[in-house]
Amino acid sequence: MTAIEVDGVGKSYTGRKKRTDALSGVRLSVPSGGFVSLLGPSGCGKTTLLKCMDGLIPVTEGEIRVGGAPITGPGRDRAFVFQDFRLLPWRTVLGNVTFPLEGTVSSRAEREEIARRHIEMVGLAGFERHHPHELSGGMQQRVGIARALAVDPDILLMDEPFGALDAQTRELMQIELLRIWELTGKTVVFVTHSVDEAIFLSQRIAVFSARPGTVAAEFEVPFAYPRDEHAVRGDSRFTGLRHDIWRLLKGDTHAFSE
Ligand SMILES: Nc1ncnc2c1ncn2[C@@H]1O[C@H](COP(=O)(O)OP(=O)(O)OP(=O)(O)O)[C@@H](O)[C@H]1O
Repeated sequence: MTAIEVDGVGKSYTGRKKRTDALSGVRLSVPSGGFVSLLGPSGCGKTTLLKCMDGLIPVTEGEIRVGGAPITGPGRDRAFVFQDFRLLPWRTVLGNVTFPLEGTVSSRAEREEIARRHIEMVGLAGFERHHPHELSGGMQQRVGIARALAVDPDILLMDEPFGALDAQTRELMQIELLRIWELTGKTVVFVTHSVDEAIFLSQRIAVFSARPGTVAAEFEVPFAYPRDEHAVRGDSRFTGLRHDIWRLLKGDTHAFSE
């Protein structure tokens, strides 16, 4: 089943003096329970597309359908994970994860029970009473992921979620994310600048051309899950895929991390 269908989407930002065409003619299909990454040069509209999928901003052309129905705005079937975490600094870990439940779950005890379950799922049991400033970047992003999962969305929209983390933490978080994805069966759309990260995590990679962004090519990743990082990186198919993606990107940009 298809979770998200991006059908001929264009998006322009119109300012008082300037118009920016961010996306043009984007077609993309994300299967239910799938893990698809979006790769492309800086400014090609990856974040714009993710925001359109979330319904935070409207498309200018075409249509995005979720579960077959056109998107009209944000919905509880989708949750966004930000690069800069966006936690509420005055709230504890528990308070941050219960926050999105406040509009829908009236019982405080029930909200806390749901939040605790997700805090445990992301490996932060015991840190419920900590505030964000007492946590490392990786731990803060675990809270961001727990907060997104707490509303039980079908789809996680992740915008360079590990971009602000150091290399070692980033690798740990990639492994954690795959574990959580396999456990929960969520559909994930993942924006990244890293070719290696996209290959390690995804089933499929959509590579975008420069602005106005459109899908230049899609690559299937041949590795079965659960994935072992060393085995994947040491596989000749990894090197071949990496080479093919880089070759496509080099025409557009040198802004990708190795
Ligand atoms: N609110 C906005 N108003 C006007 N222009 C915008 C707005 N948001 C994004 N843009 C422009 O749209 C284009 C696409 O931006 P977007 O952030 O979606 O790209 P991106 O591929 O996610 O970039 P990066 O990889 O650097 O994060 C850019 O030229 C950007 O300047």
